[in-house]
Amino acid sequence: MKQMPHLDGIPSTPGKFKMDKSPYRLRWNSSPLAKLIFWSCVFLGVIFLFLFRSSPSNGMDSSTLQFDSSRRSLRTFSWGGPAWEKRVRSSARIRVQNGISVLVTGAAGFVGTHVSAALRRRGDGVLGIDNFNDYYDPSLKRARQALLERSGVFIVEGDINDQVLLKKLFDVVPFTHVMHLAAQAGVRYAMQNPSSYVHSNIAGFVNLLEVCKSANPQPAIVWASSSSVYGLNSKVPFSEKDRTDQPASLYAATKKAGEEIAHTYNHIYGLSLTGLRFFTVYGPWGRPDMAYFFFTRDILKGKSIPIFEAPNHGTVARDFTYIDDIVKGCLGALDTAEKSTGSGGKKRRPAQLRVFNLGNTSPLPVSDLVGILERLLKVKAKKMTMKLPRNGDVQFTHANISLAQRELGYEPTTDLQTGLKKFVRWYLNYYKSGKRSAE
Ligand SMILES: O=C(O)[C@H]1O[C@H](OP(=O)(O)OP(=O)(O)OC[C@H]2O[C@@H](n3ccc(=O)[nH]c3=O)[C@H](O)[C@@H]2O)[C@H](O)[C@@H](O)[C@H]1O
Repeated sequence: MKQMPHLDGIPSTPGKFKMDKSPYRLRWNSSPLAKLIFWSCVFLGVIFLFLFRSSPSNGMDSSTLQFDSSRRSLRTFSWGGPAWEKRVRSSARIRVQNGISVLVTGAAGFVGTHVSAALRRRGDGVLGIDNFNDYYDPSLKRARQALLERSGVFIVEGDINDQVLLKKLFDVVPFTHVMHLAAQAGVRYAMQNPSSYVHSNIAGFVNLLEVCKSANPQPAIVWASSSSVYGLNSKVPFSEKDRTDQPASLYAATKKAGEEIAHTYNHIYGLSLTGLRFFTVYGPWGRPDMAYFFFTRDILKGKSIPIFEAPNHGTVARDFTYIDDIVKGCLGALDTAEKSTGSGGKKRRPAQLRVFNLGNTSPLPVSDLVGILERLLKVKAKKMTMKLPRNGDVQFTHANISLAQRELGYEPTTDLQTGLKKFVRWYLNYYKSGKRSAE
């Protein structure tokens, strides 16, 4: 066999590289110019690599790169190709008469998973999209994804800021509805990472609406707003007619901005838009950043839990709402959503624009939440009373749900004791093997 001597000198692993034997060593040491050229090449190479990897997708590419400001990391998503399109079509296929075909954003999230599963159970077509970011333990999102996959729901990995991907999804499937649940959640985290709220809740929402307005047919959109838009209001219960111009957190401000943005897209392009103001949603497969979840974890670990108290020993209370009730509200909103009225990016006539409170109408103090958890877990909590932080928390929330009752047939039926019992049962089962740990 012909020898290839020029290859022999190339080390097979870096560990075998012997600098002393390098024929370049002498010249390297002796010439500062060579040094300069070498490092310039390395530098240019790094720049070239970065630009090459960041070049925008041309619409035909099967992968896109996103800069996720919330995570400060580069994330690569792969999509496209005949097999991928087949999965997308199959997941979004309607299986019943008069069914709907729904794109669910944030499908690996808490509410997204439950809504996707419920739609699928009814025989509706469901396709999910989620960027699987690491705001909280991504393995929980992966477990939710696995759950949905078992029932035939495919979650596309991608970001709602990726216009090329969203357009592609609408090219492949003529979605009748979008259930928009992808968001940066959490009221306190907004002080740590404000740009992630702008990125997901404002830029991402606008990007989605841009794609929806140009889609043919335009879908009807139902999306998650928040009880936090009531901000510092003191009149209870909160009604949709009340002012929402004094948000207490950037999270609340971005959700309020979303409501105004919805108005604009409805007004200009005839998109049918329904905003749902969720009130502290809890339940199985929930979010580990929420109090009921990490209180459970910390009580079991014997760690102390901070319980917030308003000035003058004032009670802090929430209108805790169980996930199954929220899901019913979401389906009610989808089922009563009228069609969008635009086409070719133009409004033909006025379209539906709605906003509803989805709460439980029976607020309870956080101390009651802790008491119920103690009884269910059979462990006494180490409580630490702390002043209500001034970084976004409000003292109480309380929903007036009469509008949702009338228009959506929304009727919450789960009290906090019953709902937490179901959550604790799930939690103990999910983390029981010791293989998983709640971070
Ligand atoms: O309805 C909403 O729109 C929002 O609901 C949720 O926010 P919140 O109602 O603030 O829920 P959550 O953090 O579970 O705190 C619950 C209670 O525990 C108190 N709380 C909290 C933390 C703590 O360490 N101690 C404490 O007493 C705290 O003061 C509060 O009274 C969602 O996270 C948010 O994304 C958004 O959807």
